[in-house]
Amino acid sequence: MNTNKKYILAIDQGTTSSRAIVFDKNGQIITVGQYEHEQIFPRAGWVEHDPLEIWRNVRKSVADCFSDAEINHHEIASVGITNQRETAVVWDKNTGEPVYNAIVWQDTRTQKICDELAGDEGYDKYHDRVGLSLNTYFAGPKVKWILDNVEGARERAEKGDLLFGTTDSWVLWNLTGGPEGGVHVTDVTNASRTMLMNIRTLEWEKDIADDFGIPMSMLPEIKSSAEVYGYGRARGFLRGTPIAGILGDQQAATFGQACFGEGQSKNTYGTGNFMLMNTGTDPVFSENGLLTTVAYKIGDQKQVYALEGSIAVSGSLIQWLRDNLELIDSAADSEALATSVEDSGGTYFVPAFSGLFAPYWRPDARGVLVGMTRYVKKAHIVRAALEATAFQTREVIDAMNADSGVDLTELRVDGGMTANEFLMQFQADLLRVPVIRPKVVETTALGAAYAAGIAVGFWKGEDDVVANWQEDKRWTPEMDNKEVERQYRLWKKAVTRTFDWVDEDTSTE
Ligand SMILES: Nc1ncnc2c1ncn2[C@@H]1O[C@H](COP(=O)(O)OP(=O)(O)O)[C@@H](O)[C@H]1O
Ligand SMILES: O=P(O)(O)OC[C@H](O)CO
Repeated sequence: MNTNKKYILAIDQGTTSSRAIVFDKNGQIITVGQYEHEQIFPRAGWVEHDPLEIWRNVRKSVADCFSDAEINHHEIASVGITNQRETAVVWDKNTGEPVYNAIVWQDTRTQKICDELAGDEGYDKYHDRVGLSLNTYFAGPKVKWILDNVEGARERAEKGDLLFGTTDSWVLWNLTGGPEGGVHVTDVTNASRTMLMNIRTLEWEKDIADDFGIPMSMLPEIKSSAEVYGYGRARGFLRGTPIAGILGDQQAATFGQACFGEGQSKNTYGTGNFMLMNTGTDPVFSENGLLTTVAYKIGDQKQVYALEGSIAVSGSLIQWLRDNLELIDSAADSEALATSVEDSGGTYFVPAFSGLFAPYWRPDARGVLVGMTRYVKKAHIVRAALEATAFQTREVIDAMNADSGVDLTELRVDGGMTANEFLMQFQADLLRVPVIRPKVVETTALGAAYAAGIAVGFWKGEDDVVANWQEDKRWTPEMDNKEVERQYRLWKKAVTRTFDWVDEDTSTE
C-alpha cells in the first residue's frame, strides 16, 4: 500500500448536519468540517431536507477538512460514507435535479399509504421477507408518496429518468460524477431500511416494489458495506480517490464501537436514539417491537444481522425545548437546569411527536407532559425531557432481552447527548448496568472510516477496530432499585396517555 496514504476520510450525512472527518491509522480524529442544514416543516408531521443543500454542505465540509489540516486527496487512502437512514431522495439522472425535497425518516405523511398497503393482511404482511412492518419510518412509502404526488414524476420514473436513493446514494452519485457517470449504488444496511430488500438474499423484492408502484430502474444496485464502489470525480476535491465504505449511521456506530460479538450492543443518542444488538449471521425476528436489520457486510463475507430499537425523539426534544419553547439557550444548558432540582417534580414527558417508535409502534400517539402541578418549574420540565431518553432506552432494552435472552452486562454509548453527564448517570441507574463512553465519540464516522479502510487494506480487519477502541468514561448504577422501579412504572403509565390521540379526521397529509 502507498505510504503517502496516511488517512481515511469519512462523510457523515446526518439528520441535522453533514460532517467530514479525517482519521489516522489509530482511529484518531485529525480534523472535522461540519455544516448544518435547514429542517423544513411544511405541515404538522412533515419533515424535509433540501438535497442540493446537503450536497453543497458535504463539499464544503470536505474542503474545510483539507484546508484545516493542510492535506489533499493524495493522502487519503479511501472515503467512507455514513448517513441518516430511510430519508428518501428522488432525482433526475440527466440533470441531477431532485424532483422533490428529501422526505426525512421522521416524516409521518405516508400513514395513509401504509394503511392502504396493509389492507386486510395487516402491517406485518412483508415482515417475514424484509424484517420490518409497514410504517411511515421507512423509505419505500416515501418514494411512493413522491411518485403519487409530484406532477409527472411517475411517468418520468417509468421512462427510466428518475433515480431513488437514501442520502448515502445521493452523496455517492454526486461524488462520483453526478450526471456524468455517477455511480448509483447503496449498501445492504441502507437497503434493509427501505422495506424493499429481502433480508436473507439481500436483493430487491420485485413483488414488493410492484405493490409500491416503484419501477426497478429507480433502485440503486445493492453492494456490501466495504468494497470500492467508484472514484471521486475529476473536478472534485476527492479526484480519483476510492469511495469504499457505506453504512447507515446506526450500523456504522455499531461497527465503530467494535460490537462484533453476538449479544454486543451500542446505543446512539442523537436526534433520535438507536440501540443495535449484534445477533450474528442469521436474522432474528422480534416479537417485541424491534426491527431486524443488516448490521454490516464486509466485502464477500457473510452478512451480520442486528436487532434494533429505534426511538424517534431524544436529542430533538432538547432542540425543541431550545427552539420552540425557548426554555434553554443551548442543548448543553439542559444539564445545569436538570441538576438544579432534585427530581422531575412528578412530571413525565413522552415525546411521541412522530407517533411512538420502538417498542410500541403507535402512529396514533402524540406527545404528552403529565403530572403537572403548580409546584412544577421549568427545570423540572427540562429534567423530565432528559429522563425521557433514558426511560425510552430502558423499554427498548427490556424488549431486546425478551427477544434475545441476552442479559446486558454493559452498554456502550455515543452521540451528541452523551456529553450530558446527568443523563448518562440516570441511564446507568435505570438500566442497573455500567454505561460506557469511548474516547472517540464520533463512532458513526469512525465506523464508516473503518469499513472504507478495510476495503482498501489500510486496516486489516475487525481486529484493528477492537485494538483501537478505548474507554473514556463509565457511569455505574447508584439509585435505589425500588425508586428506579417506581419511576419506571410511572413512565409506562405516562406512555399509555399518548395513545389514541390521532383521530380518523386528523389530517396526516
Ligand atoms: N449536552 C447535551 N445535553 C442534551 N442533549 C444534547 C447535548 N448536546 C447535544 N445534545 C443533543 O444531541 C443531538 C445532536 O447529537 P448528534 O449525535 O450530533 O445528532 P445527529 O447525528 O442525529 O445529527 C441534538 O439533538 C442535541 O439536542
Ligand atoms: O442522523 P441521525 O444520527 O439522527 O440518525 C438517523 C437514523 O439513521 C434514522 O434511522
